[in-house]
Amino acid sequence: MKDILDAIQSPDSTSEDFAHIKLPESYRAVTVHKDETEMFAGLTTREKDPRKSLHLDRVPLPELGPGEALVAVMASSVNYNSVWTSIFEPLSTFGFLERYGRTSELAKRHDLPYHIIGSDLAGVVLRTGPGVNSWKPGDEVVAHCLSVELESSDGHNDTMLDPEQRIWGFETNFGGLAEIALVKSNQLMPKPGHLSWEEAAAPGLVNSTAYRQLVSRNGAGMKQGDNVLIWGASGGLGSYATQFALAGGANPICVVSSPQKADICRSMGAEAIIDRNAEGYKFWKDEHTQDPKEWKRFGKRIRELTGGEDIDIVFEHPGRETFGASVYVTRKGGTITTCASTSGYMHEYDNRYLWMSLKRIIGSHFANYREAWEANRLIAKGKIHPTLSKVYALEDTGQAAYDVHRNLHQGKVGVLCLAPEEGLGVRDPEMRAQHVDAINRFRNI
Ligand SMILES: C/C=C/C(=O)SCCNC(=O)CCNC(=O)[C@H](O)C(C)(C)COP(=O)(O)OP(=O)(O)OC[C@H]1O[C@@H](n2cnc3c(N)ncnc32)[C@H](O)[C@@H]1OP(=O)(O)O
Ligand SMILES: NC(=O)C1=CN([C@@H]2O[C@H](COP(=O)(O)OP(=O)(O)OC[C@H]3O[C@@H](n4cnc5c(N)ncnc54)[C@H](OP(=O)(O)O)[C@@H]3O)[C@@H](O)[C@H]2O)C=CC1
Repeated sequence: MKDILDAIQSPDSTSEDFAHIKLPESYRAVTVHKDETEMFAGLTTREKDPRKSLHLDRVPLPELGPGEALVAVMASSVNYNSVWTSIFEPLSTFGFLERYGRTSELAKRHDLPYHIIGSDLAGVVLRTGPGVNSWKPGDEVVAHCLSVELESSDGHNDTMLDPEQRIWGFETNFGGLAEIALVKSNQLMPKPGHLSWEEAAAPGLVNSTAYRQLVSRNGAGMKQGDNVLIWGASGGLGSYATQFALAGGANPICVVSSPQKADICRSMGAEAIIDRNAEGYKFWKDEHTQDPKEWKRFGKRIRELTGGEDIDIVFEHPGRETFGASVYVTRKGGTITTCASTSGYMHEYDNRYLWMSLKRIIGSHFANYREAWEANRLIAKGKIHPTLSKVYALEDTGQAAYDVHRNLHQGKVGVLCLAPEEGLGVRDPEMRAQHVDAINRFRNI
C-alpha cells in the first residue's frame, strides 16, 4: 500500500508507473458482518449504534472483471445509506448481495459473509479490466454510485430504469469506505482539480441525487423563480438542493432545526429560513393522528416568507413525519419530489389536497449516468461546492456514521482512506483560491 501512496503523492509518477505497481493481496475496509445482522434485535432505530456493527477488516483484493476498475481510495464520505446498512434497516443488505450474486458467475464475487460499504470515493485508478479504454492507471477520479448492467432495453433511455440497477457500496460489495474499491468503469468521472481528496469525495451521491430530484426533467424540473421548500436544508441532500435552487434562480425556503444550521443556510445565500425546532411544529398529535392545524400554521409561515406565495416544489426526504405537511403547503399544480423516508416509509397525507389542486408526487432515486456526470461537472466548474464539515480517519467510520444517524453533523462528513492527512490532492490552486470561502463554508461548525 505504501508504494501506491508514494506513487500518488509523487508529481513525477506516470501511468506506466501505476500500471507496474504490484497490488497488495489484501487491504483495509469498513464492513458489516453477515453473522451480526440480528445484533440490534429488539432495539429502537435510535438505539442501534453503527459503532458496534461497523468493523475495520483486512479483506482480500477482489478479482477484476471486464469493464471494471480497481481504484486506490484516498477519501470517501458517509452517506445515510451506510447508516441504514449499519443498523440493518429497513432490511439487511446481505439480501441484496445474495440476489446480485445469483445473476452471473462474476457477480458471485459480491455475495460474501462481509459487506464492504461506502458509495463515494475520490482516488486514483490502479487497474482497468478488459474493454476499458477511457480510463487508465494513474487517472485521478471520483466515482458515482450507479451500478447497472444495461443488458435490458428498459434502462437505455434513463439508466436508473435498468432492471439490474444497484447502488454501489449498498446493493453491491467492494464499496468506497476502504483503501481500494472495485467499480464499473462507467462510474468514473474526473476528480475536480481545485478540491482536496476529501472535498472531492463529499458531494458525489447527494449532489447527484439532489440534481435529479430537483433540477432534472426526470425530477421536479425546477425553473427560475420557483419557491422550493427544502427539508434538512443544511444536511447532506439539502445542502446541495439549496445551492441548486440559488444557482438556478429559484427561491429556497430552507427548513432546519437549529440557529447554527440557519446560519449555514444564510451563508449559502438563502434568506427564507424556518427553524422547525424553534417554531415547534408538531405535524402528528400522536403516533397515528396528524394535525392539519399544524400544516396550516406551517403554510402561513411559508406565505410570510414568500410574500403570500405557496410552494412550487417540495424537496422531500424526511418522509412520514413531514409528508402530510409537504402535500398541504404545495401550490395548485405544484410538485412534491421524494427520494427517501428517514422518519418512516408508510406516509399519510390528505389526498383531497393532492387531486383537487392537481399536485404531483414524483419518486426520485439517485441519478442516471448523465445526471451524475452533469452534477459532477457543476462541482468541477465551481458552480456548486462541497459541503464538508468534518473529516474522520477510516478506523473512526463507526463514529462518523453515528454522528449522521443522530443528526449531530452538518452537510457532509468525510473519511480519509489512504490520504494521510487533509488538504492533499489539489491540482488547481488558482481556481481553488477563487472559491475557497465557499468550499470551507461548512468546515468546523
Ligand atoms: C443512493 C442512495 C440511496 C439511499 O440512501 S435510499 C435509502 C436506503 N434504501 C432503502 O431504504 C431501500 C431498501 N430496499 C428495500 O426496502 C427493498 O429493496 C424494496 C422495498 C425497495 C424492494 O423490496 P424487495 O422485496 O427487495 O423487492 P420486490 O420487488 O418487492 O420483490 C420481491 C418479490 O415480489 C415480486 N414482485 C415485485 N413486484 C410485484 C408485483 N407488482 N406483483 C407481484 N409480484 C411482484 C418480485 O418479483 C419478487 O419475487 P421473487 O421473490 O419471487 O423474486
Ligand atoms: N434515494 C436516493 O437516491 C437517496 C436517498 N437518500 C436518503 O435521504 C435521507 C436523507 O439523506 P441525507 O440528506 O444525506 O441525510 P442527512 O442526515 O445529512 O440530512 C437530512 C436532514 O433532514 C432533516 N431531518 C431529519 N429527520 C427529520 C424529520 N423527522 N423532520 C424534518 N427534518 C428531518 C435533518 O435536518 P434538520 O434537523 O436541520 O431539520 C437532517 O439533517 C436518508 O434517508 C437517505 O438514505 C439520500 C441520498 C440519496
